[in-house]
Amino acid sequence: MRASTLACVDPELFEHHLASAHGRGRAPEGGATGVAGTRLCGDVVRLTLALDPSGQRVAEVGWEAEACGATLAACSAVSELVADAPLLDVARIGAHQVADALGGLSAGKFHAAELVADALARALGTAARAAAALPPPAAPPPHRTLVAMSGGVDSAVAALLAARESGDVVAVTLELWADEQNDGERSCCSAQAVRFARALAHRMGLPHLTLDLREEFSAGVVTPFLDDHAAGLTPNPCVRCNGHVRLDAMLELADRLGAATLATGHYARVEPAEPVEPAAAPAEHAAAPAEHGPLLRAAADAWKDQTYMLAALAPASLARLRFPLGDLTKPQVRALAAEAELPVASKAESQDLCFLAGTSRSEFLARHAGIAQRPGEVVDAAGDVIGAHTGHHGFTVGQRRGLGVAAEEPLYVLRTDPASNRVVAGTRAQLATTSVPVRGARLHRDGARVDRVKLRYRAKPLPARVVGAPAAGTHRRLEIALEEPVDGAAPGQLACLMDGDVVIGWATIDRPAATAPAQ
Ligand SMILES: Nc1ncnc2c1ncn2[C@@H]1O[C@H](COP(=O)(O)OP(=O)(O)OP(=O)(O)O)[C@@H](O)[C@H]1O
Repeated sequence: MRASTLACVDPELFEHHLASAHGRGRAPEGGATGVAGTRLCGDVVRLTLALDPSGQRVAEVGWEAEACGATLAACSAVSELVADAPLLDVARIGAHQVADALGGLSAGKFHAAELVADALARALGTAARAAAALPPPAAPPPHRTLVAMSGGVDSAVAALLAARESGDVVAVTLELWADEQNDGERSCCSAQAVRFARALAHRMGLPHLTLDLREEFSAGVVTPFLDDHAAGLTPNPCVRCNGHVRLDAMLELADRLGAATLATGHYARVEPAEPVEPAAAPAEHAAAPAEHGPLLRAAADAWKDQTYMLAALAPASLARLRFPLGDLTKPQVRALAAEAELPVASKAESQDLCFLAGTSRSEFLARHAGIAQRPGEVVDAAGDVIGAHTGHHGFTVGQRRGLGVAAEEPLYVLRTDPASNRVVAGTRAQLATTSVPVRGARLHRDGARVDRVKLRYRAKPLPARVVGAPAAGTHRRLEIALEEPVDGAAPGQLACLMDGDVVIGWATIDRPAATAPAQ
């Protein structure tokens, strides 16, 4: 017996694939390539797959590999398996199906099936994404829902509920970030996380697609995050990610698959669109009219509510979104997962920004933007030096810890000045304000309706109004007047503008005019 056959359960089938190498050396023209493995780990697979002109079926497949016999045989088996298969059948193929196609693989060689399944999933996701430019299916399935699955308990239960409701669910996971320094196990957007989500979707009986959005995420989320830190602002990367990266790509894919709706595991609700109001006279300074459509409403579980993170979504996107968890509490979600015997029922919550997993913010800034320690002065409101710090980018307005200045009263960060690398500190009374300037405001309804504002993700909404009661539309600058003073508002953060528990607009907190650095 040859050494390679020890890896398999069906030596004959294994030998057949090893010898025939079905699809080897072919790279279908216009196809999408998925790569898995690295030379460093010994095995690299490049699998290329082309869809037919409808974008619904595999037309051709080919591969190249520098790998062990088990991996070469698995590539051949997969080539045979997916040739001429419908897109969503291929989306049901994971490592177990690859191993089955070879008649089984020993535990020691199962990695071959995982590697080839990874390459296949990458190729399939890229092909499906490219096909998003094609017209949607002529006869779209009536109740299809695309579900955004991160591999956590929330999106797994969202998929479960969507499947119970529509019976026709396709799962998608986004690969957003790869950083060798990261702890891939703890991140919801690494290659490991994608593989975990795929296995979970398959276990739930759902076809699964992977979209590689690493470039878009880097340009649209990580770069602005780094730039904002360098500019002394406190960014909201999750708002950007939800608003501009994740959902746009997933809605395009939903179109391609003929899915009318996209469900996610966010805790939020949708308030149906009101009847269209008669066109009002355009507001002074309003650059564009408001978009009509549904609005976001706070989730039933106030502690889990994620409307702040979703506030920048356009009403047109919201019209296609479903939040199956919006009326549930987290314990109810976990109970549903346990009842359905989902292996993620007690999986821990994701804690920090997904791309930081296992890395501190300061290490990340140093590694990716060269924003290293830069000693500077801590000054009081009068400009007198009262201490020292290691870089303004490590501070945010309202921060108390880490100032390292001994004083009679606790001191807080009042503002930071990136130009002079100074951090201005003062007492809580000096920090308190009832006026918050905002820029880039987008009001979906008249500003007079705003009666509450949320200034941080985990903060309570505060009674407030928008000065001048501006009309619906976009506004370069506005001022929010709070009923009670707040302990500072951090420039760069989102201000979520609410009418009761409905989000009717959003804006970015600005620096007070007198403290804005010269442009
Ligand atoms: N990488 C991803 N791919 C696809 N969908 C994602 C991804 N990351 C997040 N989502 C979607 O966005 C929702 C909210 O994401 P968030 O990062 O807040 O995760 P979460 O609250 O930890 O949820 P989960 O328990 O599902 O991981 C998820 O429930 C999921 O529907």
